[in-house]
Amino acid sequence: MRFSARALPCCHRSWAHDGRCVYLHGYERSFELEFACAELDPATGFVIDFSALKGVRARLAEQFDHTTLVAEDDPELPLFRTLAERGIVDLRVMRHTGMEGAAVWVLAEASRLVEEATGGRVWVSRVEARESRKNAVVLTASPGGR
Ligand SMILES: Nc1nc2c(c(=O)[nH]1)N=C([C@H](O)[C@H](O)COP(=O)(O)OP(=O)(O)OP(=O)(O)O)CN2
Repeated sequence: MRFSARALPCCHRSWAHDGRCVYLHGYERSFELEFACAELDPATGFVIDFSALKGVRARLAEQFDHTTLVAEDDPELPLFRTLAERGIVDLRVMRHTGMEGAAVWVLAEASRLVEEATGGRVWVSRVEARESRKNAVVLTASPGGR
């Protein structure tokens, strides 16, 4: 089963990059997720009810809609915290801010929510994190999120 969340505008920088990605830059990020199960819901025959994915959509929007993503080890994190306190950025601190980091974050969060919703029957089997027509990262996972 497939689900997508599109056009979430956010900005980030990759502080350790040796090129221009060290500067704040932004995209409309999009995410496509696939869900798998060993057994369909016996009552409905669904993998998972589409409406049960509203929580995943909301979580993605909370993280990536009009936010500024900063790495937890960014040396300028205190400055970004000051900007957040002053209402200039809506800060989200992540392990890694690029598309691999986004894919890992989405896999972990969506897996947690879907596991809660289905008692572990359903898992996230694939995440595509896209920042532009050109650039995307794909992460695949087995039951248990690995
Ligand atoms: N594997 C990854 N590589 C890069 C990432 C990433 O998240 N994962 N991110 C960046 C930059 O932050 C940026 O998002 C893309 O950089 P850009 O220089 O625009 O990339 P392109 O080469 O596609 O752009 P051109 O304008 O065609 O040079 C970089 N790499």
